[in-house]
Amino acid sequence: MLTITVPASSANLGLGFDCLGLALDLNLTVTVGQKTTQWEVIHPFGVDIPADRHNLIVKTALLVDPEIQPHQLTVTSDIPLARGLGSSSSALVAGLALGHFLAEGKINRQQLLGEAAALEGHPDNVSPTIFGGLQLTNEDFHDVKSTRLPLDDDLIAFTFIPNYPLKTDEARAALPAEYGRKTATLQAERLANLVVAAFQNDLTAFQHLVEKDLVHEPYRAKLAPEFLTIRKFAHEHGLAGTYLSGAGPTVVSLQKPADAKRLESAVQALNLDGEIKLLSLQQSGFQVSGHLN
Ligand SMILES: Nc1ncnc2c1ncn2[C@@H]1O[C@H](COP(=O)(O)OP(=O)(O)OP(=O)(O)O)[C@@H](O)[C@H]1O
Ligand SMILES: N[C@@H](CCO)C(=O)O
Repeated sequence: MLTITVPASSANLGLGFDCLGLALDLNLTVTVGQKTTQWEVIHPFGVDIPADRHNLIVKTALLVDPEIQPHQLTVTSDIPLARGLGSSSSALVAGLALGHFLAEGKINRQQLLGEAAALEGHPDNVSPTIFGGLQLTNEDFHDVKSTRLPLDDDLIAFTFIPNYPLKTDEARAALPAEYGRKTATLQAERLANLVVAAFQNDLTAFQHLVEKDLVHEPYRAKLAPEFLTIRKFAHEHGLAGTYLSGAGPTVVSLQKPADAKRLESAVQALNLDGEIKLLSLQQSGFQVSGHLN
């Protein structure tokens, strides 16, 4: 059986709105079963998510080649939907990988990046999903390029996943249409320094700068009230590095393992409505294993 395994991703890291993203060790898997007359998708997401050719994974595969033969797909996932962990990008990348594999028997990651970025509308989730690690990606859909930024392998993501969804469209609608010169210049200066901190392996500067976004977090904080509660609480424990993951509502704090554990114990005591996970960073992007029946 052919299995496509695709990681979750956490976009923005504060300052890198629509251009920075990090792959995390939660996975969507798509196992390709027998050929069928109609597409059948066995998945765990409930009745709101289609189980036929209208399923996002199948629809995306059919964009590669509308003539590919229907198969039975079995989908499993520990990536929660609409929580800011890139579920839609993981599904798009799985669909494109499936489409190329069924149509051509091979997959080109660079080609997939351009296609997935154009479909998603911004490249920050799809890029780490395809290549793994921390990726800085440009917005030119005719020539999408992604660069891996070094990040301490030892870091883990303290992750708080609230018990309510927040659709990306809704969280984008909360943002201003335009920004002033002061905001633009400060954001550019800070993002440049965040990239330098990554290359210099300066974790203290990196964690400090992650919290300096002016473009989206100030407007989205009201949609995900746990975000500022957790950031403030982390500061009381001497920890920086906390940001709103993607469009929210998930909150991520990048920490050394001992500090992540400390934050986990402290946040557990707050009894917030949601789930805490300590996640490793995923370094290799999506994987394809096995073969077609
Ligand atoms: N495996 C999947 N199969 C089918 N549809 C999916 C799958 N994963 C995500 N989706 C669709 O994508 C929607 C979520 O997309 P949305 O962009 O709002 O959030 P997200 O990708 O989880 O978070 P973010 O983009 O902020 O990181 C789901 O409600 C569902 O319609
Ligand atoms: N950069 C995107 C990520 C969510 O898909 C946003 O913040 O809206």
